[in-house]
Amino acid sequence: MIEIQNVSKVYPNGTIGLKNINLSFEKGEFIVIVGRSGAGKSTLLRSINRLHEISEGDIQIDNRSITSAKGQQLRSIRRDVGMIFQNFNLVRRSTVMRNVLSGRVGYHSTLRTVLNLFPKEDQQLAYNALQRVGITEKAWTRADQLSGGQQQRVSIARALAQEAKIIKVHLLHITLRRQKIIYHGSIT
Ligand SMILES: Nc1ncnc2c1ncn2[C@@H]1O[C@H](COP(=O)(O)OP(=O)(O)OP(=O)(O)O)[C@@H](O)[C@H]1O
Repeated sequence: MIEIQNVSKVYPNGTIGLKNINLSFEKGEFIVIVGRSGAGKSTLLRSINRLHEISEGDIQIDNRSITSAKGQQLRSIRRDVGMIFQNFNLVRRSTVMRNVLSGRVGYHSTLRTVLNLFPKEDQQLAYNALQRVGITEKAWTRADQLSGGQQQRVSIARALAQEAKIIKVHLLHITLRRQKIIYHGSIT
């Protein structure tokens, strides 16, 4: 049984990941957590395995508090929690903008990219791509501060900014469809 009591998580940059969550899952239950991108689903899952510290509250797994567990006890609780992660091959420490631009100019191609100085035309193109996937507000956020779905949208924007050839467009459509993102407009 997993019990989540009054759990909140505030990230170091001030973003609220979870706000006063109370949930309880019985053994054998099959649970689906649904929410808009950035709602806090992964934050909740990372909290359950204590992959980060929560800011408030307590999480118990089979009546053992993972929040206060240490050493061997923590390892033993963690063994009972399996997880699968999303990975979208972004450069984690770089901004969203820089990641998208890397699709266009090649990540290490010029001194300009190292200094974060990009031609205006490329920046506009990257911005347009971010607009098409609805994530312009995160343009200057580091990739490792995004949710999984947000990272996925950045990787889609990167492919869009690359002005992908037809074969990539095909793959992109499959990705979009699988993730139920409705895409309007032509890519090429
Ligand atoms: N390391 C981090 N630092 C700062 N903010 C973060 C960090 N990780 C996630 N966030 C922010 O916390 C919020 C919740 O993110 P979370 O990853 O839990 O969302 P999610 O519901 O799993 O989204 P998705 O469906 O897009 O994967 C988002 O606003 C996200 O930008």
